[in-house]
Amino acid sequence: MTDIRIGQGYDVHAFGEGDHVVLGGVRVPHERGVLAHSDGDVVIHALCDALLGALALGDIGVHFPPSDERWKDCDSRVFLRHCRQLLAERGWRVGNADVTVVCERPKVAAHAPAMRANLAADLGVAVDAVSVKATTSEKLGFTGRGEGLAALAVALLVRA
Ligand SMILES: Nc1ccn([C@@H]2O[C@H](COP(=O)(O)O)[C@@H](O)[C@H]2O)c(=O)n1
Ligand SMILES: C[C@@]1(CO)OP(=O)(O)OP(=O)(O)OC[C@H]1O
Repeated sequence: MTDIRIGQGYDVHAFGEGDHVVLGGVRVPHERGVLAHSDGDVVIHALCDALLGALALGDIGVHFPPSDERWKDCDSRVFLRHCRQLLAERGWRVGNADVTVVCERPKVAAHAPAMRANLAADLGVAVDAVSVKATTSEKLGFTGRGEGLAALAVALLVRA
C-alpha cells in the first residue's frame, strides 16, 4: 500500500480595486485588492489544489464552483479546512507543505509567521510542517508588472 502521496498547486489572481489582499488567511494592507469570487487568497487556493491533487480529487473549482453563491467573498480558510476533512475521510494527513508567493508587492516575509500559523491550525499540523516563502519575479511578466500575484504549493500526505 502506498504510504505517501504528493500534490502541487498553482493559483493566480489579478489585482483590482481594494486596499488589502488576503494571503494565508492574513489581511495584508496593499493599495490594490484582487479580483476573485472568494476572498482571492492565492496561498490557500494553491495549497488546496496541492492537497486535492495529491489524492487526485480534482481541483478547488470542482469542490467550490465560482458559480455557487455560497463561496462569494468566502473566507478561503473554509476551503482549506474542507480539504483537510476530505483527506481525513480517506485516511490521510498532511506531512508537510511548502508555499511560494510570487509578487513584487506587497512584501510578504513579515506576514509569513502569521500565515504559517493559520495554515497549520487549519491542517491540524505543527507550524514547522508548513512553510511560506516569497519571491519577486525580478519585474518580469505579469507579476513583475504588478498586474497580479501568484502562489505555488506542494504538499506531502502521509497515512493518518
Ligand atoms: N513579495 C515579496 C517578494 C520577496 N520578498 C522577500 O524578499 C526576498 C528577495 O526577493 P527576490 O525576489 O529579490 O529574491 C525574498 O527572499 C523574500 O524574503 C517578500 O517578502 N515579498
Ligand atoms: C475559490 C473559487 C471559489 O468559487 O473562486 P475564486 O475566489 O475566484 O478563486 P480561484 O482561484 O479562481 O478558484 C476557483 C473557485 O473555487
